[in-house]
Amino acid sequence: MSRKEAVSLTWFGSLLETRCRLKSVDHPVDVLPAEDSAETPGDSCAPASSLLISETFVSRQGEGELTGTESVFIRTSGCNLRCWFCDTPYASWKPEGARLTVDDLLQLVADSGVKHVVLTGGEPLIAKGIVSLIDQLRVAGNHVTIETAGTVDPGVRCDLLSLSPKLRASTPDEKDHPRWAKLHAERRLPINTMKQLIQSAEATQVKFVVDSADELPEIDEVVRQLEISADSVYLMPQGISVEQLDTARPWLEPMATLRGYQYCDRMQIRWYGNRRGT
Ligand SMILES: C[S@@+](CC[C@H](N)C(=O)[O-])C[C@H]1O[C@@H](n2cnc3c(N)ncnc32)[C@H](O)[C@@H]1O
Ligand SMILES: Nc1nc2[nH]cc(C(=O)O)c2c(=O)[nH]1
Ligand code: SF4
Ligand SMILES: [Mg+2]
Repeated sequence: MSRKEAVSLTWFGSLLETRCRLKSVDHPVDVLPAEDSAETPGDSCAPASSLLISETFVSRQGEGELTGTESVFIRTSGCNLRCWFCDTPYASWKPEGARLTVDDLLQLVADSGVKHVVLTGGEPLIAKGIVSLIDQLRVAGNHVTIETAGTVDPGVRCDLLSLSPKLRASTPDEKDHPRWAKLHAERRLPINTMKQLIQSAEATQVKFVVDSADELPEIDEVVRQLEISADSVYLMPQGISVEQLDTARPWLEPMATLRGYQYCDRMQIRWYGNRRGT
């Protein structure tokens, strides 16, 4: 671990500790049990300017056009979708974390000394205070990437919109999760909202998670409806192990190339394994 990583993680750790000590006074801590129905749990009793954060860390961007760029990651907790394959269930299916203010997060980024910031989740665009956080990060000279499923637009502007529209096959099992299956299907693909997000961003990449070749016609249709150029489209294998990535590449990469799309690996899994905080 680099010095910067150690500083950032220590900072977050000590903040969590402080917040936990404060719990018995008047600041609730959201280290939460399973809340199957929660989008952003604890919102009703939280200070207006705080965000529920599951983790922050310094790492290299593992996906898309900035792959390899050292970045500070801020992962908000809570999501309005429930993809069956979600690789961060601790920020979606069972959202957990601590409440940090916009000022806490600005300080954390400044202390890291890293100028690329990645806001991810969960779904960062449903987090209260996210627009103010992003605006202030950019005024301070940071490059801000937003990793989002693009289902809502809170009026945000960023340097790189990393949009990952969710396909039909991402819907959770109807029998096990009837409420979320319905909500997921209703919410996952608002094309006009996505177009608005694209228009407001300095640059956009569109990353589709692909689990099977059957999904390619649906991807082509979404690309057509979003009116984006093929070279901004990335096909990324569904998977959280090197074995899954290696199995997908031989069939998925040629499909991307054929369409003028790019193939997208998930380098963080190759570099660090599927571990939190990387
Ligand atoms: C955890 S999501 C958080 C941001 C936002 N909710 C979204 O889905 O774009 C971050 C990125 O991981 C991708 N992702 C999540 N689970 C995955 C999996 N099992 N395989 C491949 N990519 C995955 C998402 O599509 C997205 O590009
Ligand atoms: N290294 C690294 N790169 C990433 N790119 C997108 C990520 C995400 O979870 O949104 C991610 C992540 O969690 N780690
Ligand atoms: S939208 Fe993103 S965070 Fe939410 S469940 Fe799907 S992959 Fe996970
Ligand atoms: Mg990830």
